[in-house]
Amino acid sequence: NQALDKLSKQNTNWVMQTKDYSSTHYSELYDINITNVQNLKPAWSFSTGVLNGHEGGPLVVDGIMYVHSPYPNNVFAIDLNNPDKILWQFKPKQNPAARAVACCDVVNRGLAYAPQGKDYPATIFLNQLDGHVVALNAKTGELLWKMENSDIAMGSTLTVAPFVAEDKVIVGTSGAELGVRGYATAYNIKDGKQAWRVYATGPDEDIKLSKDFNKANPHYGQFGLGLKTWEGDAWKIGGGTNWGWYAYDPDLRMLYYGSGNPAPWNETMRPGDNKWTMTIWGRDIETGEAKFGYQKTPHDEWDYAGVNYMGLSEQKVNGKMTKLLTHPDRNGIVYTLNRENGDLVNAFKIDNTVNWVKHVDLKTGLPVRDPEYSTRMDHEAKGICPSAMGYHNQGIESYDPNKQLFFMGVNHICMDWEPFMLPYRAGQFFVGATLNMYPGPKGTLGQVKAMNGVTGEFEWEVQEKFAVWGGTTATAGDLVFYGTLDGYIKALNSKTGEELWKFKLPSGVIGHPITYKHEGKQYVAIYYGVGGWPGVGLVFDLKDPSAGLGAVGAFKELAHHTQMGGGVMVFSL
Ligand SMILES: O=C(O)c1cc(C(=O)O)c2c(n1)C(=O)C(=O)c1cc(C(=O)O)[nH]c1-2
Repeated sequence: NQALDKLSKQNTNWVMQTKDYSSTHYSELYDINITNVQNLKPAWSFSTGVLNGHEGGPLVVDGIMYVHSPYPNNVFAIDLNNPDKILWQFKPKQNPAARAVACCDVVNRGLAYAPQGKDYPATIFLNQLDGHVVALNAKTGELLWKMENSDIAMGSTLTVAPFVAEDKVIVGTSGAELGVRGYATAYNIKDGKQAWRVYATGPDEDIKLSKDFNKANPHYGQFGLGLKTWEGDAWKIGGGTNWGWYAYDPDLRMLYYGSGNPAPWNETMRPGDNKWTMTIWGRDIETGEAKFGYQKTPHDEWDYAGVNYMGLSEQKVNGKMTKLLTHPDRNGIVYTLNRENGDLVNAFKIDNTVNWVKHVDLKTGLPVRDPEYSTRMDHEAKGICPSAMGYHNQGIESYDPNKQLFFMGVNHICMDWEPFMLPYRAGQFFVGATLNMYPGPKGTLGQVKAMNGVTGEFEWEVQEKFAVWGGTTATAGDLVFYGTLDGYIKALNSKTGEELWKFKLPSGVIGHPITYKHEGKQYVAIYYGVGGWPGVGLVFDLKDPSAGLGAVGAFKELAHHTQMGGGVMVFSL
């Protein structure tokens, strides 16, 4: 979508969750910078009236801020000339049964915006937890169309942010913890008609493999594997949902995203590689056809769902400028691929505490495992790093193209894991493992790290008490902004990692900061509202470390630092 691409490059606006198609989350604004950031003060704030985890960030388009909430997924358009004024609001009526089948809090990763086109007005897209995709007139809030994408009766919800590319809006699925067979769908912006749908498992026609699928890397696997790498019909309830982030290359016209974990978590119930769960996809935007697919964790044993951040950059590889995709995976490995053909350029550990894998063989693309940390029936595997939350979960990271550095919020959590057998029942949890999580060997639950995605070198690292769940935002003011679970927004010097500013928010953060300019002044905005998977430390039985799918063990301390809340806070000099 050329108009959106252009708008995303005007740094006065913030029009996509990922900031731009490359997902740089980097702003060229520098009025707020390392010399004055310590003077940043609250300018105004707005409560969404909803508790639960607030993921993603607001959008800013031409003087309007679009704010969303977790379930019930309220949307507000706020006039930046007078933030006292709500221009319109949309409060959907939803089936509350959706709440019971969401795995990890009733989160929503944000709105998408499409500028006015030939046959549609400027549009805001919202994914509702109950599985509906909604298009709203951006000026008036009027409902333009509504489609059912996911069926909550089958345990499928929607938490992913919609993503606008060309004349389509891309939507994923959630529910691999309930045996949902994952797919991504493209709808036409103008009327919501389905343009294509692609699955992660099953027959090649459903997965939509192009004729030259993985031609450059046949060893990744080619045809027939969505059936052959499963026993019997297990692929039908085999997971592979996508609820993370998309990226798009308008020159190659290719869409990138990751499919998630196979279902159930208990690996003994699904022998085989379980293709194409845990896969980085490069697909044609017009047809949805896959040009390449690289499976990072064949036959996953730890819930290392690979849907996270896809950061596109152009950097030199062996002296040649190359179009790259960098993906910090849940499994603790950072993968950098050539995004034209899927070639593996590098794969390295986030740090040397990652122990399920010794290294990734760059020739075969396969992880070389350490059997000590494998999981199996009648055995409690201990000290597995990362935990099922991954060293990197749902945060959007940032990339400073001048420094050629990615800034990553990291979880540093390990776990014990014991599988158990269970039957599949449609619409019910289908996990089959008892987990207990705790801080990793470095002693804290989180870090922020500056990383070169090509060389695998880390420039600096800072420790955080809790996981850095929401990701980072970088600016040309040599700053990296991020929020913490215990409720701070912080600014670091992106050259050194030195902390320059922080402010304590009403509740913890699991979303990402944004920055924009209005009437000549630069602002930074962020959602507060702790929740998501780590937020279980606030709502479950804190005496049972395996509650919240094992997360309570790691996050029981959180309740001593913050409580639930929900809203946006805006800062300026
Ligand atoms: O497999 C899935 O379909 C699915 C969905 C979601 C979700 O929709 O939020 C999460 C996960 N898995 C998951 O594995 C996970 O770690 C997770 C964390 C969060 C969160 O918002 O904090 N959601 C999800």
